[in-house]
Amino acid sequence: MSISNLRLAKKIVCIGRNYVDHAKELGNAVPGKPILFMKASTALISEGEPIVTPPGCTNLHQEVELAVVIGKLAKNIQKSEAMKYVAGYTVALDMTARDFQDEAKKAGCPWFLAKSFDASCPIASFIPADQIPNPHDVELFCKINGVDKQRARTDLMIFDVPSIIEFTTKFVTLEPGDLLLTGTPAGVCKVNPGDEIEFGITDKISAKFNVK
Ligand SMILES: CC(=O)CC(=O)C(=O)O
Ligand SMILES: [Mg+2]
Repeated sequence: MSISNLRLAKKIVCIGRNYVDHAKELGNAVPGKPILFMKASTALISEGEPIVTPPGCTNLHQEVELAVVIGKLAKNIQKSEAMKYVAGYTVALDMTARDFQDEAKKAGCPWFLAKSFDASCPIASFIPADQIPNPHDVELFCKINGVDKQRARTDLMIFDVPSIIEFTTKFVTLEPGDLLLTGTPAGVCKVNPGDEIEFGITDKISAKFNVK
């Protein structure tokens, strides 16, 4: 498979609450170990396709995240070896039906519908690993209708990329092309039909999507 064709990802593994300010803005505890969930590959969309509000959702949020693209089969990988399994990066939105998530949290149920609905993972294009020598030294941004909503450096992550790979691959084999979304910084907010969301990694990459 071609690693640079991000639409061929089999799995999208996501980390939740990986930035202290984001955990706090939603009133969540700061986690002691990575919180993992998944999106289906049918969540992926590329520029030109709309973000579609799922039926019944009244509080759709954007979450800009650095995404790691896995380059080779990874199982039980130690932190010290982890970066050898990274083919590159992109930037993604973890679109979240926050009302569905709040309901699921109250009921102690999984976040599946809140996180994995169709078009819930808009992605930009592939950046080879050598163009981002240190993934913890870039700035993520997200603007809605031209107004800055999220802007943060990735050194604020609680769990860095090698720690995430080590933790994840204890439980789940990562395959070439799989995407690891590394969590969102503060600034998530409600988006509405007709909004334009522009997001990216400052001076590296950006993408624009419209909400339907
Ligand atoms: C509260 C969340 O939705 C967790 C999440 O996805 C994150 O990026 O943090
Ligand atoms: Mg997220």
